[in-house]
Amino acid sequence: MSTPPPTTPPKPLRQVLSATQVIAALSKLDGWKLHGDGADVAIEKTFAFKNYLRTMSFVNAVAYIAEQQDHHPELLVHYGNCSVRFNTHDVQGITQTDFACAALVDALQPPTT
Ligand SMILES: C[C@H](O)[C@H](O)[C@H]1CNC2=NC(N)=NC(=O)C2=N1
Repeated sequence: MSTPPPTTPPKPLRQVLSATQVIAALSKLDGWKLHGDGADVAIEKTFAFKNYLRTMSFVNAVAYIAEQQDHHPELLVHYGNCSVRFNTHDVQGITQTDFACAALVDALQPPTT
C-alpha cells in the first residue's frame, strides 16, 4: 500500500536566514530595512504616493501578489504612503520567501507622483 500524500505540500524557501544572510540580501535591495527583533523580526519598506487612491491601488496590487505567493505582509496604510513588512510566521524569522516577495513588490514600480 502506498503512503497517502501530505495534506499540505511542502513549502520551499522557508528556512530561516542567519543575520549575515539577511544583511547580505538587504544590501541587494533598494530601501528595504530591518524592523523589530526576535520572533517579530521583519524586512520593511515604505512606499510614498501622491494621494490616497494611488496608495490604495498599490495596496491592492500587493494583496494580489500576497495571494498568488501565499505570503502576506503586514501593511501599514496612511493617506500618502504604505509600509510593507514581510516575515515568515512559520519560522518566526526572515526567509528567502520574504526577499522574493519584496522583489515582486518592488517590481510594481509604483508611481511616486
Ligand atoms: C497556511 C498558509 O499557507 C500559511 O499560514 C502562510 C500564509 N501566509 C503567510 N504569510 C507570511 N508573511 N508568513 C507566513 O508564514 C505565511 N504563511
